[in-house]
Amino acid sequence: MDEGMQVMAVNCYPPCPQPDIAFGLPPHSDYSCLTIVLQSSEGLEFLGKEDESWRKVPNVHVGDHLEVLSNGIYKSVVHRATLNHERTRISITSLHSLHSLGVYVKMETAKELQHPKGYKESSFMDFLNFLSKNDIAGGKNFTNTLKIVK
Ligand SMILES: O=C(O)CCC(=O)C(=O)O
Ligand SMILES: [Fe+2]
Repeated sequence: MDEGMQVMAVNCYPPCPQPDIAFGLPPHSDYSCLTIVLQSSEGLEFLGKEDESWRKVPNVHVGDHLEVLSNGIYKSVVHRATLNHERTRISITSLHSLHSLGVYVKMETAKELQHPKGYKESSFMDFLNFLSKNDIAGGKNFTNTLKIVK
């Protein structure tokens, strides 16, 4: 990967009196190839594809870039951060992505020759525009906007 980008996010979630009706972070997928999360206590959960239930997340998960680069073979993981009423939770997230300014999805691989391209090209600016116009907490997903409908 040439000129990759790494973004670190540190999140601090104070105890919440009603963790059942609030989120630390609402369901979303990450603008990354791979994300690594270090957490001080449990709270990170991912949405299982088979039965749509929420499960504890392993510390590494796939982001939007890898879904597009693999032409949908690897799916980006929808995840959320839950809260608890006892203690402050801290997470340190390391998002490993393609470089920030250029077009990130250009698939000229053998895979593309075998399978028609399933996603449009896009850039970090496209992602920022998407963020400014859409409600992520309401379930909007950037990768879905890149899918080529056949
Ligand atoms: O705080 C967490 O457990 C999740 C953080 C996260 O999903 C993110 O920063 O994108
Ligand atoms: Fe995330």
